[in-house]
Amino acid sequence: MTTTFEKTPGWLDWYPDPSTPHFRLPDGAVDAHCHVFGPGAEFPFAPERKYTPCDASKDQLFALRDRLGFSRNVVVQATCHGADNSAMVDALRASGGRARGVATVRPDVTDDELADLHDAGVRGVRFNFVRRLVDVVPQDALRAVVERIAPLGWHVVIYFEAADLADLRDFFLSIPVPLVVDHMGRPDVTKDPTGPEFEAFLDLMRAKPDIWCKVTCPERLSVDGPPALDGERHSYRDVVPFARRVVEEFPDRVLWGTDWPHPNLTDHMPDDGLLVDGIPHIAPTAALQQALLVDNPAGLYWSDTP
Ligand SMILES: O=C(O)/C=C(\CC(=O)C(=O)O)C(=O)O
Repeated sequence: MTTTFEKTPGWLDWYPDPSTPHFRLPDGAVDAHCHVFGPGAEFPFAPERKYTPCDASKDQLFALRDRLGFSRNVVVQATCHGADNSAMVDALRASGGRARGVATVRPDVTDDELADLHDAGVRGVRFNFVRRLVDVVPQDALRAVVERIAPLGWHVVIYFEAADLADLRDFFLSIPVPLVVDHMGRPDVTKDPTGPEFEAFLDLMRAKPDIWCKVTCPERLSVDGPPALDGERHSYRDVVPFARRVVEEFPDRVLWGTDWPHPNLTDHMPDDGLLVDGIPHIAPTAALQQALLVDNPAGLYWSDTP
């Protein structure tokens, strides 16, 4: 059966012809946050989804990887596929070991299903707390998932907004496996990067030595740009001080990714090549870049391979 889906009104498709970055990525660089969507006719979107994206296939993701100069990807399950990880797993299996994944699983996932996910390259699960993306999942159910994945050596990726951190902090600190925070906990970048709100996020990282942070998604967080378009190689300047604080205090616990195909942007779609050109503004030295782009993601996702 061929299934077709109608995109959410106003949906912005990914940027079709990204520039070749001027910044040369170090050998072995990992795009540690990206997604695949469908294609919907092959991997239908989940009935409980809150948005319907354009298709963004594994082949298109791998073409972007090569265009930008990355070696590997971490493919993160997006909410539009719910807990059906087939599109993501298909991408991992097709990658020849060059992609690892983060899945969404329910507490009733079987041991065989977990073993299959691990075999495909999954190394973590994602808990999404962003209200526009998911219905609330009870913390007991999330704890039950953690018990199931802990023996596999997996971690938990958490996605939340800064305003919700105070309520979620104790729960996060009680999770007995490593955590990876998406998009710096989505700070309000109109506030002071040295002020109490972002300090609360840094305090979370200080409180648990195995919390990692993706210094990603400036295009989602920025208020006054300028956007990564039209040759702009120093884009989203209002986000840079936040990312730099994290990179400088926790150089061994940061990851970077494109967030391709950039779901749910409403203002503009960035040129991914220009996003890569933003990296030296948040990680200015070769040593910081090597940690951010190569050593940190390799340790978290490929520690079992030479
Ligand atoms: O790409 C992201 O990380 C961010 C998303 C989408 C998302 O997380 C999901 O659908 O699972 C967002 O803020 O809409």
